[in-house]
Amino acid sequence: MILDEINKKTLEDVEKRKKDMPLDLLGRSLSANPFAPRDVKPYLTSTKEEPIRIIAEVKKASPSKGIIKEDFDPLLIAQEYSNNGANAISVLTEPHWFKGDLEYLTQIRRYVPTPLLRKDFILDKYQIVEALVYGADFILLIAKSLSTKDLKELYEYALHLGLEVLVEVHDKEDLTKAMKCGAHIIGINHRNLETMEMDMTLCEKLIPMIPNGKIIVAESGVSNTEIIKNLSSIGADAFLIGEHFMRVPSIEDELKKFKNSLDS
Ligand SMILES: O=P(O)(O)OC[C@@H](O)[C@@H](O)c1c[nH]c2ccccc12
Repeated sequence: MILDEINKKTLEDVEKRKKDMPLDLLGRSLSANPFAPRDVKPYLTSTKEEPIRIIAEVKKASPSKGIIKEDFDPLLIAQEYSNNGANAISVLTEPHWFKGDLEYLTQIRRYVPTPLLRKDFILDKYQIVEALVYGADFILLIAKSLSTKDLKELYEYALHLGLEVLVEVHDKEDLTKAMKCGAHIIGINHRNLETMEMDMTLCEKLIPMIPNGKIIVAESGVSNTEIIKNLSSIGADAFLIGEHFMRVPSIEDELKKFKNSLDS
């Protein structure tokens, strides 16, 4: 299964990086850390004035599609997102399947004011410290990849460092784990990361089970204003959109259209 494969490779890579740069050394660079994480909750919460919140993703490739964007300039893409109303930016940092890089986070953080998500397969505290050092404001934790105990531990560690967490779920069991760890920002991923299959009806099933007051992010396969309108009407606050923005001729036009989905 692909998720197991990615997780295994991710842990091997983390062990290598720990040898090159032990946690205490990595942590030491924090005292000079110019990147204080920002509270992303207000950016992602739907309001009357700004009901549709968009997390726009910087992603060169994916396991299901291969290379998505050939002429990939992460900073330019992030600037375009930021200039056209993205509420947060998701930066893929996984190098093998998604062709991401941790350095992209720092590059973008230097020049772009929008809050940043480190999008990776986070399984170890070391990666959370990296997220902070390289300039993320929040991280992704995938419920499917972690036991309830590990999810809670990593979640609390991130919060302790000042990073918010987007806890990603794909079924009821994942959601139970997310609730047990007290997650405040819940991502419902339409894509099953074990089979890569899409289920665009997942929000209809899962949102009614989520207590009020949580921030709900609809993830993957969001490609038109009809989907956004529909998911917004059933309670989604924010939309995590990658591939579609990577392929459109004008990010500016598309992002503006999506932000104004409820106007038409
Ligand atoms: O490109 P899409 O279909 O718009 O999807 C974006 C995002 O949801 C997707 O990249 C994603 C969701 N969860 C993940 C976990 C790991 C890697 C990637 C992801």
